Amino acid sequence: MAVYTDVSDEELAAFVARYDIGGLLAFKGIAEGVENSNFLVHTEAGYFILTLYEKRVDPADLPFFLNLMRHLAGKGISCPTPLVARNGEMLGELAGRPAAMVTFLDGMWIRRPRTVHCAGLGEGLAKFHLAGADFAMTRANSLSVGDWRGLLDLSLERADEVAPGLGGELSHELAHLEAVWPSDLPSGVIHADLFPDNVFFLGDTLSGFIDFYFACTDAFAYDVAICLNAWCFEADLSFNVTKARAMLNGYRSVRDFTPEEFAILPTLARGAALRFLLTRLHDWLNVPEGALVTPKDPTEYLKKLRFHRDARSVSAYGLDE
Ligand SMILES: Nc1ncnc2c1ncn2[C@@H]1O[C@H](COP(=O)(O)OP(=O)(O)O)[C@@H](O)[C@H]1O
Ligand SMILES: N[C@@H](CCOP(=O)(O)O)C(=O)O
Repeated sequence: MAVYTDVSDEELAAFVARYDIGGLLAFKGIAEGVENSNFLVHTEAGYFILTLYEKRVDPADLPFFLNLMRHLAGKGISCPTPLVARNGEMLGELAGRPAAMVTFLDGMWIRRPRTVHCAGLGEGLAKFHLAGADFAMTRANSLSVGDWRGLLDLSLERADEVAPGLGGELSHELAHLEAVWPSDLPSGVIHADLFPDNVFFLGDTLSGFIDFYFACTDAFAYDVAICLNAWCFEADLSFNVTKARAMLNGYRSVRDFTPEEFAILPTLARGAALRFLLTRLHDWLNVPEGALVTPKDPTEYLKKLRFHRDARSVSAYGLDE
């Protein structure tokens, strides 16, 4: 579910009246998503998405996310564009929450991505990275290597409830990654959560990106490493090297990797797996009472992490060294 906050008809009509989008015709909550409350809003001007930002989003970060979407859309990247209200603001308040209205993006997310989708994703991601190059704002990644220890500490005592020996394995893994994590790779705006549910396709063609609420300034290759994790493993958690090769070659057709990015890819993929493992582990051990949220399985990312740990070079991902 992803409607944490109820909105009355009257409140919503008053919110919609702040924009030049005609009167409110209908609205309904959207069940998908986990972070924020989302509503599909139908007005005389068409369909829009209303998002109420819930507690995991820092309101101070919202100008970065909203301006980024406007910047990327202006550069031809297909993504939701925040509407500007008559008072000149993109951000408002509704039902006690910061709230914004964005344009509706056509397309569907692909439940079982195939090689063609991975290739399209790689190409689209590289275009995204290039389009962000002259975006003036920055936001440090709040879930990067320096944040993982604090996150692990929150779960360490109970980690072995999830898998025997998990606490020890993660401590060992983190110490290694802290020692070798690079700080000088080509960087800029990255999406940082480009899982299949955040990428829309029309048929087999990528139609756009959504959910920019982890976007930040970090290494481009780390964004690619997140996608290797999220897109290139099969349901049985075997790694599909054909999909990885297609994704990486799609990316390189637009922006090539530097030799340093190439060499460090297994480490970045290992770190990306640990990052999602840690947030999932925390959420798994701390499901709020009565919550309708289904926590995501952390052990999926343990298996992925072990794959990357055994990868010696980019050849594990289908490319020549
Ligand atoms: N701009 C948009 N256009 C169309 N559908 C959207 C848009 N934004 C969100 N959605 C719908 O809302 C769902 C949840 O959005 P998402 O941003 O992933 O939420 P969360 O941040 O809570 O994970 C998406 O899966 C999609 O169905
Ligand atoms: N992609 C993350 C969870 C964040 O969920 P989203 O719906 O906001 O993309 C994970 O799979 O752990």
